[in-house]
Amino acid sequence: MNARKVTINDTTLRDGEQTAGVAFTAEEKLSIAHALARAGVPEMEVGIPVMGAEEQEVIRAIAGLGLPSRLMVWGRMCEQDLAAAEGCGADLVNLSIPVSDIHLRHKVHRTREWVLASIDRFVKQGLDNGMEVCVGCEDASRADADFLLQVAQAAQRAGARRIRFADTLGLLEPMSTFERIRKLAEGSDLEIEMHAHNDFGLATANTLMAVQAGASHVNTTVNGLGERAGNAAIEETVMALHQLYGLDTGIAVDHFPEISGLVASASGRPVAANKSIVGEAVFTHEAGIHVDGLLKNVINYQGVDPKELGREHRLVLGKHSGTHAVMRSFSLLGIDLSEVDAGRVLKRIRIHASRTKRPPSETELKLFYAETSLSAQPRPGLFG
Ligand SMILES: CC(=O)SCCNC(=O)CCNC(=O)[C@H](O)C(C)(C)COP(=O)(O)OP(=O)(O)OC[C@H]1O[C@@H](n2cnc3c(N)ncnc32)[C@H](O)[C@@H]1OP(=O)(O)O
Ligand SMILES: O=C(O)CCC(=O)C(=O)O
Repeated sequence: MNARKVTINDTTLRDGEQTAGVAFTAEEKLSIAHALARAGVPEMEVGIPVMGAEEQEVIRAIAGLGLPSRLMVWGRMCEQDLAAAEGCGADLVNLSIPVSDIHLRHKVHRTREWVLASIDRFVKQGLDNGMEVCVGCEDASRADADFLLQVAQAAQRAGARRIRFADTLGLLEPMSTFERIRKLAEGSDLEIEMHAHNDFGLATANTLMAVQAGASHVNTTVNGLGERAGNAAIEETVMALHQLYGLDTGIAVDHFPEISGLVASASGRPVAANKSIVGEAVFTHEAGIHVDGLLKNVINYQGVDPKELGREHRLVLGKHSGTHAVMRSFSLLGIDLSEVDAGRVLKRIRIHASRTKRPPSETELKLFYAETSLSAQPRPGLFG
């Protein structure tokens, strides 16, 4: 493993819950926080205190669990949100401020000078309140890059520990992410946290490039939940950091299937069968060449080892199967099939798959075998 460490700040309980239509109960929030902490997630963003007393109570309850993970709360960079964050028991507050001219002009009707002055004022105030401060740069990807660097330097001068680069609309691609994060890393000594959205399906890729460029922290959500197309999925990001970059996150990946199921059920957002890492079908193989290769040696077709996740390969029969797969399935049923018989049964399996769109059951396989071997018997001839 590479000695460098990347810290996961999981925002399932904040941005994840911002998914339209999702609202966790207090119990669900507590059990998700517990599950994330058990897996070793070092930081989590747990809510938005300014939403009101109920939200604050849940945040306090999570803080009261005494989990080993550090807790962050989200607020706008203003008096009201900072006041609401006080007394919630969080270790860090993320004070968000729009940094693109588009948001400044068309959303908050303010100037770049207002941004710099607010950072100076509210970062100090947050520190005085006893919390570590992260400056959340909303719409950072559409901000002027030189101005964004000024923002980072102002945050550093004011005493912030970290800056969050939010690709709020998921508009970046990996190369531009690299350039933007590299500029911030070279121009400041702050921790840099990447917050990616998945509107072009690039959230995980952009997060990885941010790490390559110097980001020390990354935001993730379980199953990639989050606004619109969601955020970078924790299971993808962590597995990729470990396996592709050799970077440790301290997270036990075998917890992902359970956490994924928990969040899918609490959010009412089922996980697609082909969802990387946690999807039900991502270690299932049907294609003849793949199954034959796996049977010879898993190294042939195994990119991610399912055992790491407490899962295993599953081989199924279907339209794209080959004879080796058929012979193996029958040998598991205690029947030694010749290659010729396997070829005959395969024809039946293909017809079955197109009709039913599912693998055959054991009973159906035995029936196919009985039918094909019967039809293969030499018919009694005139003299037979
Ligand atoms: C990109 C993101 O994910 S940011 C996180 C977004 N998350 C959420 O919005 C979920 C929780 N939100 C809420 O509960 C509410 O929106 C609240 C409590 C924050 C605010 O509620 P309301 O006061 O009713 O305002 P409303 O949501 O309608 O409008 C947002 C207001 O915040 C202002 N605002 C937005 N960002 C900021 C900011 N960083 N700093 C200061 N003000 C801001 C807007 O300009 C607008 O105020 P205005 O009417 O003075 O123009
Ligand atoms: O400003 C921030 O903290 C980031 C907010 C956010 O979720 C986003 O911009 O996508």
